Amino acid sequence: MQLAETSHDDLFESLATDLQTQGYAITHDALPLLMSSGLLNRVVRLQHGDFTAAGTGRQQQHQLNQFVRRDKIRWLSNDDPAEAAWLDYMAELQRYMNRRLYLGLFSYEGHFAHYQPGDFYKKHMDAFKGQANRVLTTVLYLNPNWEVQDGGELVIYQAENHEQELLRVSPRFGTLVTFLSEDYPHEVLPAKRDRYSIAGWFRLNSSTPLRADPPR
Ligand SMILES: O=C(O)CCC(=O)C(=O)O
Ligand SMILES: [Fe+2]
Repeated sequence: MQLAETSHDDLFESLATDLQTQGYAITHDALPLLMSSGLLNRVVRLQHGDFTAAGTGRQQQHQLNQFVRRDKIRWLSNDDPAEAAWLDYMAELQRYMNRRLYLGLFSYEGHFAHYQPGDFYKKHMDAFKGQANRVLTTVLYLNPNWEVQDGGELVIYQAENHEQELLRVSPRFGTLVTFLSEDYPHEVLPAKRDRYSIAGWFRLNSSTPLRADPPR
């Protein structure tokens, strides 16, 4: 549909410009309402048992993880229509960024995250320079009527000085955060309410003839 494509393009273009000039982008009311409300309906209908404790590394122990992050996650799949719509949207964004910024993005992986009151994710990087294949982080928030006093901000630190705070983002419904995964340490502060989001990453292709690139 011509109209929808045009409006996506406006958003994608402003994301590309922000990423190019400052390495991150914060967009409010980022999605067509139909898509964001579909995702909200989906995530609130999922049961607690549909989520699993998030890991911080492939072989790390649950106990250790608990000090770092407390969220529960559920990977997205094309089996659900709302999730499929988001995955399609991310595929479009990937094509756009590759055309516009030559990022060479190869795939996208994403999960719902549920932080219960008090849950956090300590300061971390999503990828490390040199070894990383996660290049672009995206976080979409799904919390209607979020108030400042509910907490749960995403704190992003400066790329040049990892001790210095750059900005804080409230996880308000429809806000989309994107940043270069190798450049920005960040953390999730505890919230007073249940906090829902979709965290996702665009990756480069790291396949070799001996090792197929797994999706996550
Ligand atoms: O939910 C957020 O604000 C960020 C989550 C995050 O940093 C992650 O999942 O790696
Ligand atoms: Fe992260």
